[in-house]
Amino acid sequence: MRIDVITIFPGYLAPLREALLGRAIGAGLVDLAVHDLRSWTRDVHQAVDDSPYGGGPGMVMRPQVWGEALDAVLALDERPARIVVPTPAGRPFTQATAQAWTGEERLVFACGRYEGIDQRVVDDARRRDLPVDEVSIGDYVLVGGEVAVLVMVEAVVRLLPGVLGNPASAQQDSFSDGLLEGPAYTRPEVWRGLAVPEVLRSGNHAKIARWRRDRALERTAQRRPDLLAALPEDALDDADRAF
Ligand SMILES: Nc1c(O)cccc1[N+](=O)[O-]
Repeated sequence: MRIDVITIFPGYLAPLREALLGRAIGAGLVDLAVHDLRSWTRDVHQAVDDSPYGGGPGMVMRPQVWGEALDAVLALDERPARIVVPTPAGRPFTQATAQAWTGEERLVFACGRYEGIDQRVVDDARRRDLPVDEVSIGDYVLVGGEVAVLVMVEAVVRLLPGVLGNPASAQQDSFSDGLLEGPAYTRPEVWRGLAVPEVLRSGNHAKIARWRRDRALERTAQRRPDLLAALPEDALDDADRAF
């Protein structure tokens, strides 16, 4: 998978070359290229924004600069690309989104700042039949899309074949089965008077699996009843329903 990120703060994306993601790049599983949007400005001030039509606070990012940047970056590689625009006004980015994007040959992230990118940039891409997703990582206000790109790239790349040491762990993650993960424990057996639940030390794999499933159901019901309600009809078996 090739990942391109267009931003006015390239340094913000430096963490993408650390740890797991850095190893994926080193192993050739991911190609990452970060581009400074200001490279496509033509004025001495390298202006990337302007006042909003209709008035209002803040500035809007200019379509000319973004249009030239996206055209140039897309032309760098012939692989088909999905353009991703992080925005608080986007559809929710979920584990299902991350899973779906693992099938993409290329992702091009457009990081907006200020009050966002002139809408015509997305409209122009869509009318050219370029796949464009406007997505949100959460209902809170960030200063720009760069942090959201860090989140989304990690969520996607960790799912790519060969990235995680143990592929099974991606299957047991929270959300992979629609539920939150339950509590986890490691040594010592007792810590500050708190003992590891006995079932986890029993060696009885069936009982352990049932206990873990019950804790996941319990935690999901308490913290995210919306996830429980969204489960497909056949996702819960009789033992789950008895819980
Ligand atoms: N929430 C937010 C924002 O305020 C600015 C850019 C991107 C996002 N987001 O992806 O959630």
